[in-house]
Amino acid sequence: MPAHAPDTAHAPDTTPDTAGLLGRERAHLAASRAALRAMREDVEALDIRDVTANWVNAAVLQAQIDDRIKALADLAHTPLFFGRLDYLHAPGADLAEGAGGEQFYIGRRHVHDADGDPMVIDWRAPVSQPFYRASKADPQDIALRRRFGYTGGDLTAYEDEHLSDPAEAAAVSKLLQQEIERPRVGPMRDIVATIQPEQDEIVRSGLSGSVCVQGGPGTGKTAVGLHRVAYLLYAHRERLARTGTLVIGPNRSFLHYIEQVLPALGELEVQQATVDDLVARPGLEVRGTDAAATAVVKGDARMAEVLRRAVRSHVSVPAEPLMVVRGSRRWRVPAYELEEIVTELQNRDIRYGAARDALPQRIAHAVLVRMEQAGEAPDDRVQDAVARNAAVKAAVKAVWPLVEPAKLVLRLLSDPAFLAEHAEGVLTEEEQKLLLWPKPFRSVKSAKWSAADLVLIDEAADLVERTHSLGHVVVDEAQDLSPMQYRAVGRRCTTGSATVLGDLAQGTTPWATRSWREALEHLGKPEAVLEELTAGFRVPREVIAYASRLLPQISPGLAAVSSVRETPGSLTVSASAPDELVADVIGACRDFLAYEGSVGLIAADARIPLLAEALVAAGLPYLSPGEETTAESRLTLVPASLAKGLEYDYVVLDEPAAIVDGEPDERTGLRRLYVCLTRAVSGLTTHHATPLPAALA
Ligand SMILES: Nc1ncnc2c1ncn2[C@@H]1O[C@H](COP(=O)(O)OP(=O)(O)OP(=O)(O)O)[C@@H](O)[C@H]1O
Repeated sequence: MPAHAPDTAHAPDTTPDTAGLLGRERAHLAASRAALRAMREDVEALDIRDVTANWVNAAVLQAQIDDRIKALADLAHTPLFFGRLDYLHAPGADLAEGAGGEQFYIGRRHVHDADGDPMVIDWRAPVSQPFYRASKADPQDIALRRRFGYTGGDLTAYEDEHLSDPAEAAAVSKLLQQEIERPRVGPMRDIVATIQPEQDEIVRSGLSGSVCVQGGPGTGKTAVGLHRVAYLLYAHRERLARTGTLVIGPNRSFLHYIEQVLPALGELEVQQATVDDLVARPGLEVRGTDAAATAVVKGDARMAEVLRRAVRSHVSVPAEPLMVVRGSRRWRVPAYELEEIVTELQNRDIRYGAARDALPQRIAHAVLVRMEQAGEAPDDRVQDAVARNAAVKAAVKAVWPLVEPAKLVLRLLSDPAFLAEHAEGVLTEEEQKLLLWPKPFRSVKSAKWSAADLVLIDEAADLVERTHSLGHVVVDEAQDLSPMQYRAVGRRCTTGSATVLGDLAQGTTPWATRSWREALEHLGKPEAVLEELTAGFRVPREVIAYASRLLPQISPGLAAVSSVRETPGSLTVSASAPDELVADVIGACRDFLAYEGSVGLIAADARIPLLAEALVAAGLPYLSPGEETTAESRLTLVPASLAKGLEYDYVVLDEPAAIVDGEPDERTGLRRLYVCLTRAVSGLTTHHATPLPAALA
C-alpha cells in the first residue's frame, strides 16, 4: 500500500501527479468546509418568531437550534474527512459491467452542498462500512480505499489500496501505524479514522442485542464501547433520544479522561456515571467502608433473595373482615375474601408498590359486587370513593404497609432475628454475622452506609418500584462489579440493551468477575453475544510480553494480547539501592519528560505522599489522574488504584512489590500490577529496591 506525502522522497507508484492529486483532495476539503459553513449559517439564520406559538416552544426550539449549530462547528484539529471510497458501482444499483461507480468521502459528520448532494458521508452510514470492513479477500465492490493523513489541520498525505486489483498486495497501513504511535497528551480521542474490522463488528452490532467484550489491556474496549454508542445514536436516533443512553465507568478520573470522545463525534447527550452514582440516593451519604469479607457477602447475588423475602414479609394475611359504611348501609367483605385478593396480587409478577396501589381498587370491587347483589347500580365513581374510604385505607395500611427501602436495609443490617428470618437457607450463619453492624445505627440518617449498602437499598427500591430503564447502557471495566452491582446496572437497561466491556485479568475487587456468562446472568442479559479482542493498540510488544508473564498466575487460560506496536527498547527494568530508589524514579521521570507526550509515574497508593514530596523538591510540577495533561503540564502522579483504563506515553513504575503488597491478597496484588504495567504507549521503566514478584524476576 503506497503512502504519499509531497515532502517525502517516497515516489508514488500509482499516481504520477501526486501534488496535483493532493491539490484536488485539498480543494474538496476546502469546498466541504465552505459547505459546512453554509449549513451552519442556514441554521443560524433561522427565524423562529413566526413558527412558535409561545415562549416555551420558542425556548425548546432555540435550544435545539443551538445544539445543531454546535454540532456543525468546524473544529480546526478534527479533519472533516479522513477517507475516501470509490465504489465500482453505485451502491444498491445494477452491478452490471459499465454501470457507473460512485465516490464518497468519509468523515465525522454528514456535509452536503447547496443542492443537497453529499460532500462528506457520516462514518456511521451504511455506505461507509466498507471503509472499515472491506479487504483484498472481500473487496465489497470497492475499487479504491484512500486514507488521508493530516498535519495540524492540513491534508498532507494519502494512502491508497486498490482492493479489487489482484496485482496489488495487501499491506499494513502506515497511517494507522502513525495514528497508534502518535504521542498522547490530553483526553482520550476518537478512533473513527482507524477502527479495525473486528472492532467495527462490535461497533455496528444492532441495538436489540447485548454484547460482552473480553479484551486485554489496550485492545480498544473503551474506544469500541464509545463508538458503539455513537453508532447506535446515529442508527436509532429517535428511539434513543426518548429512552436515553448511559456510559458507566469505574471512577471520576476515568470518566473525565473519556468524556470528550462522544462530543467530538457530535454526540452531546450521553450520560456518564459510576455505579456509585447510579445507586446514589438523596440524603444518604456513603460514609462507611466494609471489610472485604463483608463486602463480598453484600455483593453476592443471594442478597437479592434475602431482600425479596424481607420486602414480601411486610404483607400479612388479613385476619379481620372489612366493614365499609356508606350512608345508612354497611358492607362487609369477609377475611377469606380479602385473603384471596392479597394472595392473587402476591402471585402476580408486579412490584410491591404497584400491588399496594392496586389493592384499594380490588377491595372496592369486592364491595361493589356486594352492592350489586343487593340491587344497587354503583358506577366507577362509587368504586373510586370506596377505594378512598378510611376503612379501606386502614385495611391496606395494615395488610400491605409502605416499605421504605433504606429502612428495610437498616433493619436487616441491625436486627439479627429479622436477618435470620429472611436469610435462612440462603446465607450461612457466618455470612449473616458478617452482614450485621457491630454497633447498630439508630436511623437511616445516622447510619454509616457503605457503597455496597447503597446497592442493597437500590435493589430493595426496585422491588418496591420498578427502576426506569434506558435504551442502551455501556459498562466499562465491568470485571470489577459485584453480582449485586451487575443487577443494579441490569435494571437500568431491562427494556434496552447493554455493551459490557472488561478484562478478567484486570479484576482487582475481591468479588471480581470469574466468568462472563455468570456476569451476564446477573445483568439479566444471558443471551448477550461474547466477543474477544486480542490485538493491542497501546502497549508495545516488549512491554506486553513482560506484563503477560503474570497471566498464568492471575488469569490462567487467558491469551496474551498481541501488540501491533513494535517499539524496540521500550522496556527497562532497573534495580536501585533502597536509599536511591526515589531519586532514580524522579530521574526516570525527568528523562521521559525530555520526549514528547505524557508521562505517568505510577506507584502503590501508600507511596504516593513520599513521591509527591520528592517531585516538589525536585521542582517537577505534577497533575493528579483526571486532571487534563497539556503540552506544558505532562507529568501525572498516579496511585496504582486509579491507573485502570488510563494511558500515558511513558510510564515510570515505582517499586512493583509495593503495588502487590498494597492489596489484600497476592493474586489481586499481581492483577493490580498487571494493570499498572500495561498503561504505557511508548516506554515503560520500572525501578525496584525490593525483589520483583517471582513471575517477573
Ligand atoms: N483501531 C484503533 N486505531 C487507533 N487507535 C486505537 C484503535 N483501537 C484502540 N486504539 C487506541 O489504543 C488505546 C487503548 O484503547 P482503549 O483504552 O480503548 O483500550 P482498553 O481495551 O479499554 O484498555 P484497558 O483494558 O487498559 O482499559 C487508546 O489510545 C485507543 O485510542
